[in-house]
Amino acid sequence: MEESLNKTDAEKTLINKTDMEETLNKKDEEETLNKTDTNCRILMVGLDKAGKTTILYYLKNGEIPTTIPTLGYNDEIISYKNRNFNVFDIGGLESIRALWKHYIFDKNFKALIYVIDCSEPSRLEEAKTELYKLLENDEAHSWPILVYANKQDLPEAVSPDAITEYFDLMSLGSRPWHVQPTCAINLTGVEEGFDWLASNINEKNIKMGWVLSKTDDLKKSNSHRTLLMGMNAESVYYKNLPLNLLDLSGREKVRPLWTCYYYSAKGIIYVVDSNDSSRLEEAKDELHSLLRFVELQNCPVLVYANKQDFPEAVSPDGVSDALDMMSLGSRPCHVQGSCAVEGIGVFEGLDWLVSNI
Ligand SMILES: Nc1nc2c(ncn2[C@@H]2O[C@H](COP(=O)(O)OP(=O)(O)OP(=O)(O)O)[C@@H](O)[C@H]2O)c(=O)[nH]1
Ligand SMILES: [Mg+2]
Repeated sequence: MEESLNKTDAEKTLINKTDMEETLNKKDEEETLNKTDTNCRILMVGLDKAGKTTILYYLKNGEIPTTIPTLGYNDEIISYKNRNFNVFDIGGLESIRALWKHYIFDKNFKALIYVIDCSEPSRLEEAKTELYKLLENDEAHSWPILVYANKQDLPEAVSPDAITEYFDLMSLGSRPWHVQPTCAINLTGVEEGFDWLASNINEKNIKMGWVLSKTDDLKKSNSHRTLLMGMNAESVYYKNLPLNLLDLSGREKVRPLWTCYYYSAKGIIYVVDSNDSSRLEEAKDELHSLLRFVELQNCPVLVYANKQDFPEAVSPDGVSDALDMMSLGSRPCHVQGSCAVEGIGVFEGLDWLVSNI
């Protein structure tokens, strides 16, 4: 995922274009920045059924939720002792654990919560392996780690001391870590753990502060989330419409991540390199498999037939044919020729999208 944080030329241009910057409500951002205390992203992972979602919603609402397995992630702003924390609870099922690592490369994450189901000693080895897989990434080296030794109410639960030993936490050296015994369903220990974490997170999250609170404001104001193809998230105003643009990398190994963002998307921007006709078939297959997801069924699709400045570029009509856009039936679709490095066509495309969301 680290590579995917590098924006493509087209995406850079889309975000950096002067016109677009003018549409950003800078004043609003500055005001939000001033109002924001401390915001910070925290990654919460652990094997499936460990109790992550229970903990998240207990922290958020003060009540024990009824949960189902998390197939993507839940993210919530937790206001705790006058500070805001954005906690990401990522599903722990084996099939989606590959997602965990992706968040490590997001510089806005500052800490890790690792939840362990202590009532299942037979799964401790698996939990340990997954934890160390995550920690081998340099990006996470400075993070404080809060381990929730959960389900202490169950008779077979392994003790927090045994967890410390089993997980070889002493080997983590000078990095701050803490093992907190919890029983999430009885509201025991969760807040104490969070207390520890809050006092061990470094405070340099100011930029993050406004991004988060803006996103939160956008949510409150019925914002529209638009799916772009890395993981750069920017909130922008375009023609008075707040857009939360998620720029997801197209690299093959991270494409499975796209699914995590479908649930809240209101539109799709699909960027095609028109100058690489040899990959249009692949682009078509990915687009059509994307559009099969029920969460996206009402989303209009804007295709940027990009790199039109190259003499050999396939025309927008040609791209439309190559992607078999006709087969998409009544769904609003539009193929927009663009040359993102020169800013040509980008805003025309957005115009279309905004009027179709
Ligand atoms: N007995 C007991 N049950 C718990 C505790 N914490 C969570 N549970 C239960 O464990 C089950 C799984 O909890 P979740 O919060 O959904 O687990 P999760 O870690 O989010 O699981 P995934 O989303 O699959 O990764 C639920 O039935 C919870 O009620 C606890 O401390 N004690
Ligand atoms: Mg869950």
